[in-house]
Amino acid sequence: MEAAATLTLSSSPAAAARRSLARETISALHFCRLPVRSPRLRAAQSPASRALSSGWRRPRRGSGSGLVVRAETFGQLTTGLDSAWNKLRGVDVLSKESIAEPMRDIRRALLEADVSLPVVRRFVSSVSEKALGSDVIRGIRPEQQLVKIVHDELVQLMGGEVSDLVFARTGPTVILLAGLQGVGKTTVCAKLAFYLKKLGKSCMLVAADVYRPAAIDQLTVLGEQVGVPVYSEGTAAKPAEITKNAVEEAKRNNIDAIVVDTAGRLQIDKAMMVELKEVKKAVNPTEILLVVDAMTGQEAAALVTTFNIEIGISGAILTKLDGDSRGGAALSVKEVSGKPIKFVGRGERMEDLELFYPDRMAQRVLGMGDVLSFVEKAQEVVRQEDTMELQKKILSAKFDFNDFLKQTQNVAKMGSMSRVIGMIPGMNKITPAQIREAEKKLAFVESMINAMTAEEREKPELLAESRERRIRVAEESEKTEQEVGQLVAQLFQMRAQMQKLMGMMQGQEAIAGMGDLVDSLNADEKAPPGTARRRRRRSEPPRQRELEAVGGAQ
Ligand SMILES: Nc1nc2c(ncn2[C@@H]2O[C@H](COP(=O)(O)OP(=O)(O)OP(=O)(O)O)[C@@H](O)[C@H]2O)c(=O)[nH]1
Repeated sequence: MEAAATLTLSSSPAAAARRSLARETISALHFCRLPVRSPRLRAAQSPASRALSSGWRRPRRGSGSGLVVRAETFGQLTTGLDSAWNKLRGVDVLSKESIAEPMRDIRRALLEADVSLPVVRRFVSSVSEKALGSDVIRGIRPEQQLVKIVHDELVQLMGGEVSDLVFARTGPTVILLAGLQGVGKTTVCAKLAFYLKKLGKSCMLVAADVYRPAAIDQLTVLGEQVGVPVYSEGTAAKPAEITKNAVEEAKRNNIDAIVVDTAGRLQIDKAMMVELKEVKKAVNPTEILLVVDAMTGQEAAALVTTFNIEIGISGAILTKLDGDSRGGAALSVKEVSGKPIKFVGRGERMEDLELFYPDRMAQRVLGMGDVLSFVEKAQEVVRQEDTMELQKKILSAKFDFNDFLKQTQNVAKMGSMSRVIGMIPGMNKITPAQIREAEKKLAFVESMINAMTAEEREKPELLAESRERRIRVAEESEKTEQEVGQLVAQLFQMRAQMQKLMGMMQGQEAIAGMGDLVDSLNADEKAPPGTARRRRRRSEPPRQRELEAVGGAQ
């Protein structure tokens, strides 16, 4: 059963975002000519995929759609775990003997990911215990059983539930940020303000790093960028005093939350701790969050422990997860320090701070990707009205080059091409070279579209009908007439495919998710020579036939 990969058609924003995401990825991939593979094929290959998409796993609330994707991070850890499942192939039951080698692989994979030794020991012992105590379940292979156990243990290891921000019942919520130099504290201040604004809360940033005038300037610039006020008293006042005054200012202006940026030091020193304690005493913050760099691995977990013992913190923010290929910090912080990771930073842009979901992270570690986070991103960048407008255009076969440009821009807003592609079902085998190739192809296509007049973009028929126009676009974009012709033909093919997909979406209450979208896209590409063309001739308007004459359908 592929229940986990089912998208339900509804009018909710999430469903609209999913549909729009499907269209965007499909159009971008179509133009890039990237090999799209069905997630169902993958599911047939990987025990991890099978275990989590077999229906045996009941997706919990907020735990994601369960679509199978290989994310770009934690490659080595994921591969290490994969080798553990592979050792169980051909084994009938989980026994002390049969799990010995897989458990060694799991242990090695975690240690190589820089998870601290005591955590690894506890984890391996707990997984072994559960594996040996688990019943034989008909239809579930031992390797799938082990994946499920490891998944659940990973979720527990990282705290189980998402740990959201706590807000003050009365008065402004005070969020105090601490951390060593360069971990991304100042950037996190602005990202948090951006996050709070999205929640509909008014926010103010407080410059309490009095040792580096440049830090105050940086915060001021970031505050302007996010559109929130920055409270500063320069470098002469003491951080505790500044913060206390900032709270008063926030009260006067009915501001919901303030985020306090404190000084970072190269290592933990006494003065830093004393200063933080003074701020804590002065304003009794609602949240004290330690910002740590994911790339420092288990050291990050040790830092959280030390700060918690010294100051008493409420949680951690893990930055630079996008640059961390090991995953040790994410896996160790909660278990080592007892404090949850509340947010993760996954890039330098303001929108790259996300709540930390242990179950989504566990899926990433297991190579399952994180479609839900991706859908949320899509929701943020794709306006609901645009989605409806686009839907109308697709249904009436009016999808044009302007829509195409808008969609590629939307995909770009979600992050780098590699990140976007890493989260698309079935795209896990795409190499960096192919991604670079795809980026080049998009730039290639965009240059032709940019050379079109507004009218041509809106009515591609004009280009189909006029050789002169195609030659002009070719000359202006420094491409050949044949390339322009192919692009126009592709747009008409896309119109037909999108109409077909939208028809599927509208005609059924629930459709198989990306799998079916991708399959249906591939169906035309993989059809034996001649058959796809014949099908089109029967079902598509005469315009399509004209276009095939323009520059070749493929
Ligand atoms: N890739 C990536 N870069 C990040 C992330 N968070 C912060 N950065 C970058 O890290 C660098 C340091 O960030 P800052 O915010 O200045 O660090 P800080 O902790 O305030 O530094 P001090 O003020 O010196 O203590 C900047 O270039 C940020 O853009 C992240 O999640 N991912």
